[in-house]
Amino acid sequence: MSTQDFKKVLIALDYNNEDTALSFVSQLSPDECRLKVGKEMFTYFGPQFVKKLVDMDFDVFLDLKFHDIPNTVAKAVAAAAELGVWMVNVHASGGHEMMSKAKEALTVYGDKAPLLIAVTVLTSMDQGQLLKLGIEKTPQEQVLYLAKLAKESGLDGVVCSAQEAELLKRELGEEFKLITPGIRPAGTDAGDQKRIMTPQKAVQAGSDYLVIGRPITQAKDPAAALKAVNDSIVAS
Ligand SMILES: O=c1ccn([C@@H]2O[C@H](COP(=O)(O)O)[C@@H](O)[C@H]2O)c(=O)[nH]1
Repeated sequence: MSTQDFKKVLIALDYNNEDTALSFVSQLSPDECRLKVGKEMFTYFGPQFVKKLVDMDFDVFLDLKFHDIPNTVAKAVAAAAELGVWMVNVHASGGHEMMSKAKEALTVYGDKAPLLIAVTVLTSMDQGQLLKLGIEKTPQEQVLYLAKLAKESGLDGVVCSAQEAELLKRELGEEFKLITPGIRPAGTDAGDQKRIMTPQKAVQAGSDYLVIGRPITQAKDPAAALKAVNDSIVAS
């Protein structure tokens, strides 16, 4: 069993209390998972919180989903690189120029540059919600469209649901990374997620990294919930 199998799990640290988050993190090893900091914790606790996790040797995915004019996004991803994060993301719908300028801004960091990933269609969205935005494609078609744009713009991969993983691996190749939230172990609550899949099926479909929040962080025993997910992945 390789530690890389375990490091497929990115735990979404969505807490409103830093001590609660750090107490959970203190039960984890950087060999068994990576950590994701999103808008809630970053807005409460800022770059200092991210730095604490980086200094504890965790690979940190800074999930701030930048979406702005190219110059602003390029500077924001460079600021993320300064924090020493492992991965950072932008919205693919920001367009080719925004994504390619962001990638270019990271070249000065050489092999220390974080992976740059584009969000395609949020996993909380289904066909009905896309229609309300005036998008007539299916979620699969829209994800593929935006993922091709992200690849053409030089990005390292995309955030999509595991339901699109097989298609994207076939169309865009093995090297293009697929980061999949909307992961739900059997019997857990989907909550606001619409395009979901179990950890084991997601890995079989081609997901490189599984983003998991509430099924682990809200479990009675979060460390045991992570272990169960890791065991199910290794068994797949
Ligand atoms: O399309 C997306 C992009 C990001 N997310 C983030 O992932 C986690 C999922 O948490 P759960 O509790 O497992 O639902 C959360 O931080 C989202 O902001 C996403 O769900 N979908």
